[in-house]
Amino acid sequence: MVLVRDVVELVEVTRVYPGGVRALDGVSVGFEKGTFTAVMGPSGSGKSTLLHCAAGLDLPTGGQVVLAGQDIGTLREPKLTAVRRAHVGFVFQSFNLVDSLSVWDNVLLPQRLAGTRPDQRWARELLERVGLAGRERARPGQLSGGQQQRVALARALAGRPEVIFGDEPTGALDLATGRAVLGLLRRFVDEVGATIVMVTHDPAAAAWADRVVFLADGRLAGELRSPSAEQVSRRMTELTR
Ligand SMILES: Nc1ncnc2c1ncn2[C@@H]1O[C@H](COP(=O)(O)OP(=O)(O)OP(=O)(O)O)[C@@H](O)[C@H]1O
Repeated sequence: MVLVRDVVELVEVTRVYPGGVRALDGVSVGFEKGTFTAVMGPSGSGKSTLLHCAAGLDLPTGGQVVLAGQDIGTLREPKLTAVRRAHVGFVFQSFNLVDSLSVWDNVLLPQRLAGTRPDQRWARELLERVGLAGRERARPGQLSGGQQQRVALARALAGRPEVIFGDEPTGALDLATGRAVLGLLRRFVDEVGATIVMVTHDPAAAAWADRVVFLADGRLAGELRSPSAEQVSRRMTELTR
């Protein structure tokens, strides 16, 4: 028997915002270790809310989020932050690097904040893998957008998190640069067993994933395995009709 392990599992998750918007409405979905998942859906379908709840940046108003074996819905600050720092990496559309710190210090920052000893050998290997060996002393402002996102990727992986969440990680990049970043995400899944969950609007980006999960009106609206960009586009057209 093959033992499948979800590193993040949402069970009947509901998120009602103050004012009554039901952004998520009973969503149950798991993300398996060593896989790359894209989350897609029309604007307002709940993608960011799902990502934020799964990552412990927001708490559901109903249901459970199990991250690294813990029901994080029962945690409060500062424990929630501690769990997030220990188990989750992030890559954002806007890179979110600290401009006053070097590339090297940016990569090690999450571990320093978490109070764990940074694994410098791993950090060096990551910078090599993303093609930035030798740029450790540069400041983010001296790098291109694609290079900055590659630093953010190394930073997300440096603490060997259980899962990396990406919020439109290629949204601010041109086509070729975005493709290079997606290729790196794919390789980190295939070569080092990373688990990645990425929200995107771009069917071509989603096609790099093993699985695309669709949302519509805060509910799951099916999924595709090993999809082509065309299949993803077709499904999106159906959902927005
Ligand atoms: N802080 C908030 N307070 C109230 N309503 C919110 C809040 N954040 C999001 N919403 C609402 O919840 C619903 C889902 O929003 P969410 O941002 O998760 O969707 P999305 O699929 O990520 O959208 P987009 O593709 O446009 O980024 C929308 O109706 C949105 O207006």
